[in-house]
Amino acid sequence: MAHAKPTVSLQARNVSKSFTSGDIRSTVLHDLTLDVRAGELTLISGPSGCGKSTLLAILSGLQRPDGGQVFALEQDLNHLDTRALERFRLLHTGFVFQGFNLFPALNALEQVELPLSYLGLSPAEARRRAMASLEEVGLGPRMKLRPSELSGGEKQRVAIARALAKEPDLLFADEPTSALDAANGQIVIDILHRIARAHGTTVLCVSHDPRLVGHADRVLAMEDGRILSDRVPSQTSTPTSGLEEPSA
Ligand SMILES: Nc1ncnc2c1ncn2[C@@H]1O[C@H](COP(=O)(O)OP(=O)(O)OP(=O)(O)O)[C@@H](O)[C@H]1O
Repeated sequence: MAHAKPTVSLQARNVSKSFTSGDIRSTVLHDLTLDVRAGELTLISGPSGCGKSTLLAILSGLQRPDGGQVFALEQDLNHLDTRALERFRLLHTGFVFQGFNLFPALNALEQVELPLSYLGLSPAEARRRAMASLEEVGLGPRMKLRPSELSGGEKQRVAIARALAKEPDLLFADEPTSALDAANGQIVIDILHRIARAHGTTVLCVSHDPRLVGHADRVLAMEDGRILSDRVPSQTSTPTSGLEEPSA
């Protein structure tokens, strides 16, 4: 079967970021250049503190880099003011975090419906989308349950359904399996993979969980704010390809 060339949906060009704590200034991202493609689950792996979450926050427009450029869906995020950036995130991005971030008083269906109201959808359309997303993550029969009645894996699936219902082009997941046991972690990563394939979504996941490596389409290994390797796990390790080259 012929495959169309994958679209590059996220680009970092010579991105750098430092933080100051007291008198100490530490560089967390060093002149980092990277392309991420649509329709793939890309995993950024690496030890704690190497800069994974900072990179995800910059690529998703949650944080601004000190230097360099980020293009998301061909928009230069540096050119968007705070309001435009918020709107960009509302329209095009979904987020999944380690801690689920669910409201204790809402059932699964209400959790997923809530953010859809900010998109201006009618209540009927919001309900339709929320139900479809919950079905897609296998929670159709449990959509009336509250977080206290759901397992950790199910809570994370609600969080994924909430992100998915927005139909985002870009889905960012920060340590989505860290709080889960092996079986539930596996289910979550399979769902993220399926979303990338089925919807053509760009799924960018950061994790130091080595169990995820074999399930990603592509694995970028990070250390000390740099990307050390870029490989496709099902194939033999390939050298970094053009990662550190400046933009054309
Ligand atoms: N807002 C901030 N202010 C000061 N330092 C920060 C800030 N955010 C991150 N850092 C520092 O930047 C470094 C990288 O943090 P980051 O969270 O990106 O790493 P990580 O690879 O995601 O780690 P983990 O796997 O533990 O989540 C750490 O040393 C962290 O303490």
